[in-house]
Amino acid sequence: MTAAPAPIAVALDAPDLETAARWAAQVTPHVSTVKVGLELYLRYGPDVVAGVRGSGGAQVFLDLKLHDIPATVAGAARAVADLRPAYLTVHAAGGPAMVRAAVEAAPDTRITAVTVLTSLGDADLARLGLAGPAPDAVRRLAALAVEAGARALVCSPQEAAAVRAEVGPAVTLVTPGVRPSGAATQDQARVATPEAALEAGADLLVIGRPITGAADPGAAAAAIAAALRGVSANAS
Ligand SMILES: O=c1ccn([C@@H]2O[C@H](COP(=O)(O)O)[C@@H](O)[C@H]2O)c(=O)[nH]1
Repeated sequence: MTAAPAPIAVALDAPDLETAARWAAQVTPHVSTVKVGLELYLRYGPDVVAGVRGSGGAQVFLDLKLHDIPATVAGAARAVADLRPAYLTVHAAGGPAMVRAAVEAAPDTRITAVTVLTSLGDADLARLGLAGPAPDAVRRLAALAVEAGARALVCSPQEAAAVRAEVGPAVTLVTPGVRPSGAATQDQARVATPEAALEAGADLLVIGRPITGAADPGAAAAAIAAALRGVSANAS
């Protein structure tokens, strides 16, 4: 029997569409979702979505992190809604009116509000003049975004349990900043292992370089998916 795809969005942060499509084909037997970010979308535009969607049936997560005045964000969300991404990111810090504008412009897409980027630590927040520590800022932005209609949130696995307590069970929690035990954190500041992210209540784990940087991305995705199945089995 084939195992169900794991709740992982593989970040296809590739320099070209051929590489991204190859990674997508390698990982989609094992994961539910592939994520297109700014690098690919700015280079190739809407064509990239069909290029990575392939025939594998994975959901596409469009990580454009929209952040502008409400009318501009509404227009941008409308512009990509026809691509039918399962998720589209906006920055929660754009404010409730901006988040609501995206929600209304793309009703069939899960508008996903990024709280505090996982590359930022408490010292960064202080320098930026944002009231921290990070878990407080994340919870504040999460509550505002959900009030404005966001159905999904991006936070680090370190805040997932607190955010879940704040927003309840109906909101999808998406966590980048995931690193298998012993893997380099690279530019991520607030990290946890895949198993810890799932145990903390994350619904979808965003994982890029630990999978795409492996010699065999398909095998790396399969190994993490198997580890997550172990967590689910222990929990039930
Ligand atoms: O707060 C955020 C929001 C988005 N991301 C994106 O997730 C992936 C993470 O990739 P790794 O290689 O696993 O670090 C990347 O596409 C980011 O743009 C994030 O990291 N943090």
